[in-house]
Amino acid sequence: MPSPRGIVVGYAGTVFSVDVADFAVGLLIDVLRRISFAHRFIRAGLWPLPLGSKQLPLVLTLFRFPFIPSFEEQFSEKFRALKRTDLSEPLNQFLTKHAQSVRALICGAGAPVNIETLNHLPSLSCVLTVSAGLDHIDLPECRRRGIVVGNASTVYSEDVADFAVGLLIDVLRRISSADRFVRTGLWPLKGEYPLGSKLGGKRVGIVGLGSIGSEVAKRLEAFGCVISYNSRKKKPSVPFPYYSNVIDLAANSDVLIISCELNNETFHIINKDVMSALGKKGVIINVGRGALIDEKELVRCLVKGEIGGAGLDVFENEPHVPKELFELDNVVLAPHKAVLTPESFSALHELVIANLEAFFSNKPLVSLVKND
Ligand SMILES: O=C(O)C(=O)CO
Repeated sequence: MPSPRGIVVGYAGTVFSVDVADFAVGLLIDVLRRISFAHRFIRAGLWPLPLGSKQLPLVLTLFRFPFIPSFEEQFSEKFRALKRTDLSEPLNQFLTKHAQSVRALICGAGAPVNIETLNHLPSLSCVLTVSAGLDHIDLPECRRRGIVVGNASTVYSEDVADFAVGLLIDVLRRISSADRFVRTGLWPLKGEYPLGSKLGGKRVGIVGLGSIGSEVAKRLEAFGCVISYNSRKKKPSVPFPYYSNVIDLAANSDVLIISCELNNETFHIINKDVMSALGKKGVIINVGRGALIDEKELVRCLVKGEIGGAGLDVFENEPHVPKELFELDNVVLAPHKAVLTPESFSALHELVIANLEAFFSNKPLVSLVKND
């Protein structure tokens, strides 16, 4: 139609019609036949499924979770594990390729779930760690993204407490060192072996009276030790003396047992001042995390004889242990194994399955970590 000013207008006419119609039909077919969905399904590595397997929820296992055969069997009846078997493939590349649809992951101490990892897991809603400790998980970021977190709760507490007591008796009574004395043939040559020190009657200060610390207290009370403790807050139902300050606790203890969680407040909670308050005969047992102790200072104090001994299951830079400690007979070392027994493992496995079942049926996790 000519405009009042006589300007003629041209337009695209029907040149787009076919393409727009094609697109509309494409959209319709896509919606009806779920083609984009199928494409995402294949890209996420969900096809083909192993022969005969059902469409089970996919669970990413981010560290080499030591599945025992009975657990593997139970797990694979209910879930499919996505494991990174080729460790030469960078983690982020693996996650981008295979884990875009993953809603739940299992991790452990030593496999950090940090913001970078989370950025590569857009569908993630549940993090389960096989550890009691949570220092490898970015909890605020999980909270921000609405990701629920579950941990090992108390499944290890008794075993860790046994191990802490074992380390303490070993250091005080020099059991590992006596073993070396016998094995290296020194007994017939040197005769006498130095006396150890009695456990009963020792004043034991427990740093962190949570579930592990309480189990330690129960055991050491039975040995006749005198217990006191430090924790964030005084526990009204606990009969032991409370020290709000670790230096005061150390000054009133022969032994410090470290069983608190590692976080910004407890990093290097056992420092030079605590060690000098503990004194020349004082013994430190650490079954928490290496970074709870200023390790350089600990080594210095042990080498100089400024504290009496140490039993250590955890270290600041695992699996690297300061070599100076290898030479010291008043130090007992273990490779972060206080938690592990076949019994605690099977309790853990049950808990992991129960948590996954709860998560995939929209119920609260059995060992939900309070994260607010
Ligand atoms: O449970 C924990 O926190 C552990 O250290 C296990 O490795």
